[in-house]
Amino acid sequence: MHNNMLWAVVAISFLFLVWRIFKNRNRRNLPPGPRGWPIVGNLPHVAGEGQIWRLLTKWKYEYGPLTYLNLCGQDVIVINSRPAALEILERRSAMYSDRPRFIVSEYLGSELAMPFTRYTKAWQNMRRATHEVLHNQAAPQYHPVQTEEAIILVQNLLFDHSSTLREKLNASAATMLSVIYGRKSVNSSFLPSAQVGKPAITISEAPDKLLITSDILQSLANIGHRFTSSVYPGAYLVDAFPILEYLPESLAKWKRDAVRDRKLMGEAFQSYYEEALRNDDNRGSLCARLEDTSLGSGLTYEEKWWVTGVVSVAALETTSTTLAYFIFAMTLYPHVQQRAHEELDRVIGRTQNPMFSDLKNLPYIRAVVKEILRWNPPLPVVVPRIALEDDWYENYLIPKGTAILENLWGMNYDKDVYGPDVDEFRPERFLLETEKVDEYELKPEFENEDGHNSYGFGRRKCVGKHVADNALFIGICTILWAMNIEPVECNIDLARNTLDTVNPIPDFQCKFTPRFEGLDSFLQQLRDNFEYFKQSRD
Ligand code: HEM
Repeated sequence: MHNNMLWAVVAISFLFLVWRIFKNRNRRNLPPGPRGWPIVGNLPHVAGEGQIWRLLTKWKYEYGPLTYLNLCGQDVIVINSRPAALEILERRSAMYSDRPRFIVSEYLGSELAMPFTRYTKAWQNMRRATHEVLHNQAAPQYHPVQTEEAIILVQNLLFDHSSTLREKLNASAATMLSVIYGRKSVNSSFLPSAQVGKPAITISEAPDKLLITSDILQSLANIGHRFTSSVYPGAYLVDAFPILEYLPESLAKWKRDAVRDRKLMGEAFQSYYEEALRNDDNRGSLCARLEDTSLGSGLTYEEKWWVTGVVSVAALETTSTTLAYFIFAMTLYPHVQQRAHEELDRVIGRTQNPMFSDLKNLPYIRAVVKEILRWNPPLPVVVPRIALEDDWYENYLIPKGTAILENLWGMNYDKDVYGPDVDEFRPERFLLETEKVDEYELKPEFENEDGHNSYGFGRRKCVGKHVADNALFIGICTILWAMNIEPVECNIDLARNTLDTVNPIPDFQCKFTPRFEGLDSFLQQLRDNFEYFKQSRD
């Protein structure tokens, strides 16, 4: 019985392929791209290719702003340049805000997981609710908690030897969790202190079975990877041959795993949400606001716990990966660290800690934040969009149904924009030359512009970007103010293989030493008086 079904599926898959290939004939004016194989097209080029963004960027220099790929008959167009992304994804966003159907991701629950959701009413409601608490004007309300978290991070980096660097960075990036779930929930019940010392699971070690543990941070990171690796080009045969979806679960391991993992994720998100509602006496958390106010109107109960869970996932690893790359950059570029130290000594001194009100006076640090997001974006490529209509860009056809892949890495490494030294970490590219030695000025065009492409484009652009920028600014500033960072082990393979859309953190070791006497007691004093931040210069 199973054999007959298998043969039927193979036969239908073949017919489906022939139809797709036939459909592709006679279509001229597609953008250029590498020549594909018969039937499977460019699938062999990309399947199993770790860090696909490096390959896409190599192609960018051969084919230009758009590269055409054919993955088993599925049209894919890679956007490699910022002007093309602005024109297609921003100016024509109504046509390019939907995501293609990824079958495994759908079984995992993508219709509830905001970054992966189709362009539906449910997505609109989720976007509205999250925008409301994360937009530009809303973001400063988190300054106090972000400043406190930066102090805690610095204290942990310098004086806590019981946990790994990754655990410390994750714990710090969890600031958003206290906003989403409320500080009491985050501190008292399911959060990390109890887990300190437990080794982090890296991508390569990630278990087959999605692991949800009592450590919420680790669980959220695992959930993130489960989704991001499910949409990696070529990850699952069923996405190339959709007919395979109809195989019964007994013949389709991917389906059994996805159904099981969706249930695990849903249960975890629901328990975090309900725990937060029980613990949040002040009703200030996002969970409480979704329950108590009009913010949650339009969202079902299930959508509320998924949106809070998924925004936590989206916030966590992106921010901690960026901080890890920042520390890594400091080990490689000591002169950048030295310039940053000089700026901090001049503007802040050593008797007070950095605050958000110092931002305007710290152009060099602001340039470091921009450069770190340019140099190693946590998401070098993002979940694709889909073209809802036939369209044209310059003289190229973008056929309806094409998957559009944003190569953010390729845009950040554009030599025409950033100069020939794109591989170098050089904050000065965002700064003006000034008369005064050691004093810097941000180029005016970057006062309000990111200067990189790492938050994406159009209606699906990162909804947490303002909060992320703030967390990175105060985190980076406080780390640099407090410590020297030196390399210990620097034998690094930056192009390490990964079949994931998240940029893997290099395996490096470094040493942190305090920059001035008495720092430990100063930090402790600040911690003891955290109330201070609430009435501070912010
Ligand atoms: C360094 C930090 C971060 C980076 C580089 C980053 C980058 C991105 C990118 C590239 C996308 C996809 C955009 C697209 O499809 O064009 C995205 C989506 C998203 N991000 Fe972020 N992100 C960061 C931090 C955060 C934070 C802190 C939050 C929440 C507080 C967040 C929440 C989200 C959500 C919910 C989406 C899905 C948006 C949608 O589909 O409508 N991100 N982010």
